[in-house]
Amino acid sequence: MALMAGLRVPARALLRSGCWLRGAALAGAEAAAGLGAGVRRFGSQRVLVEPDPAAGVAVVKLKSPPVNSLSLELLTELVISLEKLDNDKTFRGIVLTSDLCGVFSAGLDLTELCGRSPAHYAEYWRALQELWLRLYLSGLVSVAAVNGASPAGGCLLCLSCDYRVLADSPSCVIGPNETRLGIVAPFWFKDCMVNTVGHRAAEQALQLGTLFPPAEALRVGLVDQVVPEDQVQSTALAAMARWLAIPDHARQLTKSMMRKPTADRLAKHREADVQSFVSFVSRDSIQKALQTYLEKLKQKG
Ligand SMILES: CCCCCCCCC/C=C/C(=O)SCCNC(=O)CCNC(=O)[C@H](O)C(C)(C)COP(=O)(O)OP(=O)(O)OC[C@H]1O[C@@H](n2cnc3c(N)ncnc32)[C@H](O)[C@@H]1OP(=O)(O)O
Repeated sequence: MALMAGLRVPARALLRSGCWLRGAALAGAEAAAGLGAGVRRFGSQRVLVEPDPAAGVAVVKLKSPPVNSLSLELLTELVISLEKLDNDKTFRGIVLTSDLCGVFSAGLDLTELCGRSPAHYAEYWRALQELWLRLYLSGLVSVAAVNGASPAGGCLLCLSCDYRVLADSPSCVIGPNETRLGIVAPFWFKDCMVNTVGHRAAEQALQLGTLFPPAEALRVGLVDQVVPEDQVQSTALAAMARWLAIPDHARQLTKSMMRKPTADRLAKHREADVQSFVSFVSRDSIQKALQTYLEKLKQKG
């Protein structure tokens, strides 16, 4: 089971993830055959990049079983992949999706938030900030192909892209459920919600910790399209073609004009934001709430 080496997940979770195993087999076959004319996948253990240089697009797949929770390792690997693609003139756009079955991303990895040191919490929060700033301000067109559940941090990953396509399946819920865990979304998450769905809808969703099913997510404007599960990636690529029809320089300057004021609110106060998170998460009451939530999740599994 060389595939499982280094992963912090039980074998049963991997076995449950049938489509991940199928994906792994396919990855092997494609790597052996080469993708297209000498084009090969690249990436890392937890982030698979499928480049289409002719189209100028790369499909970036999260593959950190069982649920693509945002561990420090996944955050680091994703930032490195995005940086590489941002700096490579071959690419003008990315489609961000999941290589797992039924889950886009479970949001923050709760094991990173329980029983660790203040220094660890600080390192972890800095990595989250880094990923958000990189994705939110990326010069690349970013389309989220949301092929599974996307709570909390998973929702922010999607909101940081330029366009969102969600699979029409009851399990594909998306939204800011932080308050249900007894924690608070940071102001930069709140700002992204407000920018996407407006103040009133953001206020309600953030306070109530709403996870929207697909039709509701579309109605409120959290996602741009809802399509059958097997059409998520092709629809995302079709949307990408519309965005790539616009000259890069004009689109990028417009994106920056729209997003920089929001990003600057964090960029100018990063360390204060880190310290505020560390003191919040270190509280006994928050530690207890997170541990209880994590135990409930494990019992369910
Ligand atoms: C732009 C930058 C962003 C920047 C982001 C900045 C945002 C800051 C605020 C964000 C806060 C958060 O994200 S807080 C996190 C919120 N996330 C959640 O509430 C999601 C909780 N998870 C779920 O609801 C479900 O697991 C779901 C994702 C739907 C998948 O359901 P499934 O039935 O397929 O899987 P399960 O059986 O539940 O889970 C499989 C295993 O994964 C574990 N697991 C599940 N979620 C986990 C999690 N978040 N962290 C750790 N471990 C988790 C379970 O305990 C199980 O462990 P074993 O039993 O050992 O196998």
